[in-house]
Amino acid sequence: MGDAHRIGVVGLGVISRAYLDTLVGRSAVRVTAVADLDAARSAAVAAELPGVRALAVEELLSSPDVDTVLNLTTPGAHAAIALGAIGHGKNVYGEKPLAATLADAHAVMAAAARAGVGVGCAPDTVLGTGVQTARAAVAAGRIGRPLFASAVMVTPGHERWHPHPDFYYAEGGGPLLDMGPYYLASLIHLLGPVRAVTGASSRLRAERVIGSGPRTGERIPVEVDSHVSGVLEHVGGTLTTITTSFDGVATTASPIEVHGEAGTLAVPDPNRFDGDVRLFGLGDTRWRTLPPSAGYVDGTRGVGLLDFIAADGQRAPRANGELALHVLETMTALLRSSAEGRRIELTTSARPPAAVPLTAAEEWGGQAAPSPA
Ligand SMILES: NC(=O)C1=CN([C@@H]2O[C@H](COP(=O)(O)OP(=O)(O)OC[C@H]3O[C@@H](n4cnc5c(N)ncnc54)[C@H](OP(=O)(O)O)[C@@H]3O)[C@@H](O)[C@H]2O)C=CC1
Ligand SMILES: O=C1CO[C@H](CO)[C@@H](O)[C@@H]1O
Repeated sequence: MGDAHRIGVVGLGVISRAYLDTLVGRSAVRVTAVADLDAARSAAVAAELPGVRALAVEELLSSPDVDTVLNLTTPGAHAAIALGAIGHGKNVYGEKPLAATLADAHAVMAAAARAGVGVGCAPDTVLGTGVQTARAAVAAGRIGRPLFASAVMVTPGHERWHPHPDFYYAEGGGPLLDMGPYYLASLIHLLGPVRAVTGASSRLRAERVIGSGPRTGERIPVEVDSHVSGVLEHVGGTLTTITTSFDGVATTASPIEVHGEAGTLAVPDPNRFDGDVRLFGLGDTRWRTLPPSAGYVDGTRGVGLLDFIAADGQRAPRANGELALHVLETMTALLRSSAEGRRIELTTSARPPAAVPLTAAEEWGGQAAPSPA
């Protein structure tokens, strides 16, 4: 590889730390600039990182020293930052969701296509061994034709994670918009795109008490749905049930379970990069653990960005904008279905997102796929 790929980071909150830990010190990439609404925050981050400049947001978006903008702002700002970066001919890789609304997400993708730049979007846990091993097993026919699947993701006290009001999604759909992308991106990788959905949501709590941080103890009204459930119909006919909720007592992420004609696969924690996969096949008397693929287990956030840079416009990155757009279409349809009380067919997905598998060499370290242990 030639010169290091230059990255400008916009949005220096909680998750930026994990990204900077992944990026700093790698030869293939170089963080050249950081920016935040809070100039003191960007100055403090830049002061810790030799060679990194603190810039105003607009300066960073137009800086000749930036090839790709890493967009770690709050969801309501995602589209504006992405459009700003694209307007200056930069690639953009951002945190989920791709945008706060489907219309904004389409605008981002259309602008990128016109400008000839790339769009990547988290979650990048789809690159972890859990999802990749399961995807390879499904593709290899280990469970036969997939029939149905399930996934649940719960977090209590959402305000503990995100005191920022932008995360309350006043229009509704909070837990789905916040956590849905993890499961949906994984499920689409495993089972293909979604053609129709049926959704339901409820708002059972009137207020919450902030559990940590500077606003601890403050009572705030709930402005989001407490939980959102739904049934997804994948193009191949597989049905998936999902639930996302802010109303659990414990933070839990259920396994993704995929039941096929010839077996059941469980991905115990698809939101971990190093999760393993269990298989119960026809004739088996116990669960077996599949050897993990040797995929992109870097163990932390940012591997999707590294893959995006490695793809270099020559192939679709695994955490790509089309996949994120389809995830947002699916979430938007679930919320509309819930509001309108009817099944919704997705009409805007002109083509399936590119769920690009790792190559055999990446998955299995260049060897033939191993049998279950
Ligand atoms: N926290 C988590 O556990 C995870 C978060 N994510 C995702 O990462 C993204 C960021 O989340 P998180 O780090 O928690 O959020 P934070 O609220 O901690 O940080 C967001 C930062 O972006 C800044 N910001 C907001 N709008 C702009 C703008 N227009 N220009 C420049 N900076 C801006 C905020 O400034 P200010 O505070 O002044 O508004 C803040 O410093 C979200 O998309 C979220 O979904 C993903 C995985 C985990
Ligand atoms: O992405 C994230 C990680 O999970 C949290 C919930 O457990 C989310 O709130 C957060 O946005």
